[in-house]
Amino acid sequence: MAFKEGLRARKKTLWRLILLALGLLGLLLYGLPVVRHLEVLIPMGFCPSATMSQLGDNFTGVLHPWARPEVLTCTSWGAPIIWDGTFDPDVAQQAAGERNLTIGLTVFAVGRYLEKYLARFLETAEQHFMVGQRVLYYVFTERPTAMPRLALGPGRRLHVQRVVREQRWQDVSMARMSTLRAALAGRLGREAHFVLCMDVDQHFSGAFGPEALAESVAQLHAWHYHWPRRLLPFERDARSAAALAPGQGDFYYHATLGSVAALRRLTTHCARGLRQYCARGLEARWHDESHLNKFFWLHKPAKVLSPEFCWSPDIGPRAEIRRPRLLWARKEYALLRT
Ligand SMILES: CC(=O)N[C@H]1[C@@H](OP(=O)(O)OP(=O)(O)OC[C@H]2O[C@@H](n3ccc(=O)[nH]c3=O)[C@H](O)[C@@H]2O)O[C@H](CO)[C@H](O)[C@@H]1O
Ligand SMILES: [Mn+2]
Repeated sequence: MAFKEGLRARKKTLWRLILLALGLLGLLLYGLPVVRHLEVLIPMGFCPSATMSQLGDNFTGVLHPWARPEVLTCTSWGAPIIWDGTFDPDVAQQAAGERNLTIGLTVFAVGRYLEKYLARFLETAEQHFMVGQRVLYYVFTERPTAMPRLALGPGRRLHVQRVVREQRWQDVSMARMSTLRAALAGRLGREAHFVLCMDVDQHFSGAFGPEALAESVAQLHAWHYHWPRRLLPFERDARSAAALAPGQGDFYYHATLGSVAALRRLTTHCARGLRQYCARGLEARWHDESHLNKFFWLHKPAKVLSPEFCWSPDIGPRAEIRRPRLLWARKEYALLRT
């Protein structure tokens, strides 16, 4: 009798724990800030020491992944995940300087995004982005005459290219892939060696240097880097070119940079996927971002940037986010999106 009662009590506790876990998970998914902080308790995995000792690339030289034992510093295919403290910015600066590189930074400022974000994005880029290197800003807008005035440092140039304004914000976002593809096949591709493709609704807050560069690089999404793989918001509709089946997908990314050749491959792949999908009247869950994630599942990036390279202050401070380099602006969709 006592045995049976004990069993029942244990079952009850087990159910309570399951319900509690489900409840927490639900709250987490719906973005309750307090619960969000608990996600740091979900382990990111660890980098095997055999891999650690081999991490590095042309820009960072040898990396020091053991300097950040609390986070994941490499991928399963042996690419480094760059965190503050794992690289020497001076080594990267020197390696890039020796190659006499031109680094392109593309950004779209269409509609109200221009007045709202562009000036701060560019002003802070002048302070923090690739300081000491040759930089080519490439701004795409439908109103070149409304460009903010900006005094550029030596070796830094700005090119403005006119684009047609798409009606819906989703279309503006998605059109970026084919516009970038054309630009990479033209002047941007001829003049730059590496190109970074960024959203405009953010600003630089710390030194963002050549340590970020590599043949193909993916940026970890600040909101999802602790989540278990199967909960990541990939496109799951099998009809989509961006679809990832259960069990597929390594990390959830939201931005990219790389060599001109690598970005031409990426933008061609994504633009084709977006076109096919739109032709059928369907849209991927997170638009161009879904296609980007599919591309990186198929073609693994050579380097991954930790969320320190692009952080959302809405998440709040975190010990593992030591020095954020780029900060998302607060979303003001009602004001900006049509
Ligand atoms: C940081 C991040 O996760 N970014 C992704 C997320 O962006 P967001 O949800 O942050 O979307 P968003 O409104 O910032 O749009 C993406 C970008 O397109 C440009 N834009 C967009 C609309 C417009 O009317 N005018 C304009 O200039 C602008 O550069 C903007 O930053 O989702 C988008 C699609 O769902 C894209 O995949 C973004 O890469
Ligand atoms: Mn954005």
